[in-house]
Amino acid sequence: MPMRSSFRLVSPPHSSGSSDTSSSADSSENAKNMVEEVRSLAQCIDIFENGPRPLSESLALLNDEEVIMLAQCGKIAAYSLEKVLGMNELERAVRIRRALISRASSTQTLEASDIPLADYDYSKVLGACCENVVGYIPLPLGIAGPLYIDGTLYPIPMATAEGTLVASASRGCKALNAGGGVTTVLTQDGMTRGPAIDFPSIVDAASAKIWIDSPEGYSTLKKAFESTSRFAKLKSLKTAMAGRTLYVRFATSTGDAMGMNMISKGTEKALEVMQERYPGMVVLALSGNYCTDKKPAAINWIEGRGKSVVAEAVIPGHVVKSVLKTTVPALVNLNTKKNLVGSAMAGSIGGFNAHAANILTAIFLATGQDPAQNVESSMCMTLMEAVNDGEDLLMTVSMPCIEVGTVGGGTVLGPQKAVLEMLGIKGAHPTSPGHNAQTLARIIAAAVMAGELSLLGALAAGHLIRAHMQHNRAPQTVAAPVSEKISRSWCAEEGKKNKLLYLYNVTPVLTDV
Ligand SMILES: CC(C)(COP(=O)([O-])OP(=O)([O-])OC[C@H]1O[C@@H](n2cnc3c(N)ncnc32)[C@H](O)[C@@H]1OP(=O)([O-])[O-])[C@@H](O)C(=O)NCCC(=O)NCCSC(=O)C[C@@](C)(O)CC(=O)[O-]
Ligand SMILES: NC(=O)C1=CN([C@@H]2O[C@H](COP(=O)(O)OP(=O)(O)OC[C@H]3O[C@@H](n4cnc5c(N)ncnc54)[C@H](OP(=O)(O)O)[C@@H]3O)[C@@H](O)[C@H]2O)C=CC1
Repeated sequence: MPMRSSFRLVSPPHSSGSSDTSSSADSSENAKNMVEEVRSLAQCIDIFENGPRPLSESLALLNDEEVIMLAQCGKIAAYSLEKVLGMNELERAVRIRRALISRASSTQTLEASDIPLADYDYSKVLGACCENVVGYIPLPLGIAGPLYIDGTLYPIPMATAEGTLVASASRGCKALNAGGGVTTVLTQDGMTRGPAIDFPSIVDAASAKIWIDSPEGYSTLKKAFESTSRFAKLKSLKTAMAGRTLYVRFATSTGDAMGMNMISKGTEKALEVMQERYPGMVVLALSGNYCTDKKPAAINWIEGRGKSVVAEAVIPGHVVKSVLKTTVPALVNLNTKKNLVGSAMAGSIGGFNAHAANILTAIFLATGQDPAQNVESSMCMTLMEAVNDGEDLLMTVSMPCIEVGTVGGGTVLGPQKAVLEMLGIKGAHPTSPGHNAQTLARIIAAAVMAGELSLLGALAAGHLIRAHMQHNRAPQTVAAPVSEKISRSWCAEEGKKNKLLYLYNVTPVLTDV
């Protein structure tokens, strides 16, 4: 059957109130169109429901408007368009979904919006990254540095909409490189999941706790946990009771994956095995917030989560002066009073830094990490001290919870995978599972150090807002004046008082009064 020509949707009957002959001709024309449309709708439904061929082939016979009509009358769920249209029609599914959402909403249309639709590989999204897709959101990607980290020169990829950030990190890289670059140590690698388990009584809960803490309990749960993955290796179990509720914090290495799906799968299996021994237990939730995922928590700051990294560098005093436009004593004093005392006065947990989250989140977005995990991943303590007879600056950043992966999650998306490839850490490490993800964590800690150094320098020198006015508020981005019509009428009114009006003191508006 040939592709149908363009197709008008079933439109509601026109309730024309006028009585003249032209309107009666219109209404008979409309009636004729409606009959035609209803017949076509019936035909489309017949193709859809009884086509002699696979559904995707039947739908290939229909044009977009006909598929939209089928969806509008409930024959196709908008979220399942990719499934019914087939893997070769993914962009078409997104296009049709945009139309459906536009026509069903009274707000702006999606069909002709600036949200990009084309030139995107939706096959990497399906079943992995996002549902009910209507396009994608591009972000500027800047490169700071490069930065010497453990003897290797890395470009620092930052996806951000905060002007100044890349410039600032670049300046920090320049200062760090001048002192020989950054050294990092990785002290722990363990993703965590902490289910909540109810027991009939505290006696039962305590008995389970003692068993889990015993060698027998640990090995039993470890065996079950590790049976679910080639890479998950259980490293520790930490238990805590709150009344008759027991919390168990599983910690595991996860190869090059960030590991949340992996650890959740392993934990579920371990709890199944535990249930056989304690039939009275009730697993309230796989996540009992004892993990702690995507929420601020002291347990992460103290115990670590994901990769725990400390970075160190020495910046010569003359570089502090020439590049950061301040002095070593000023930086050391400011870091103490701001990042330590200031944060302590604010009751911070893990926020003993200036803007670790800025740098970390920009790199997370560029490399396909889970951006919500910036909450705990950005926990950081920045320390500075004067060394070499007070001449030079020794700086460290300590980040116990950098949760990153180079396989899985958003790392499967083309652009993000390409950024990891630029860093030489795309996908799974060929010989040492986990090495790529650990390298990414080291790069992030070193880049955070660069950002800390530059921002503190700017704050010490009183350059912060000057920098943001220059890089963060370019004239073309200033809020546009009200529309021409209003401004002209406003000017016409106001113009009687004087000849020259400044609208938002950006553009002189000459009136003709
Ligand atoms: C903006 C600068 C770098 C100027 O710093 P400067 O020293 O005046 O700049 P410069 O022209 O002397 O350049 C020095 C170096 O900066 C870099 N640089 C300089 N310009 C660029 C550029 N356009 N693109 C890329 N890199 C640039 C570049 O490395 C350059 O070296 P060069 O290549 O010339 O040899 C400095 O003033 C600065 O770093 N300011 C701090 C800005 C910042 O870090 N903002 C963070 C966001 S604020 C915030 O969100 C956090 C906050 C403040 O709320 C957290 C808190 O509570 O503390
Ligand atoms: N489930 C949850 O509660 C949460 C999920 N997430 C989401 O989870 C996703 C990340 O889950 P994650 O488990 O990291 O990734 P995936 O769910 O993608 O699992 C990683 C997969 O890659 C395989 N793999 C192949 N090579 C390696 C290697 N070298 N190292 C590690 N794994 C390898 C693993 O094998 P194998 O099958 O043998 O393990 C596994 O199948 C993100 O999208 C994140 O947003 C985030 C927070 C919570």
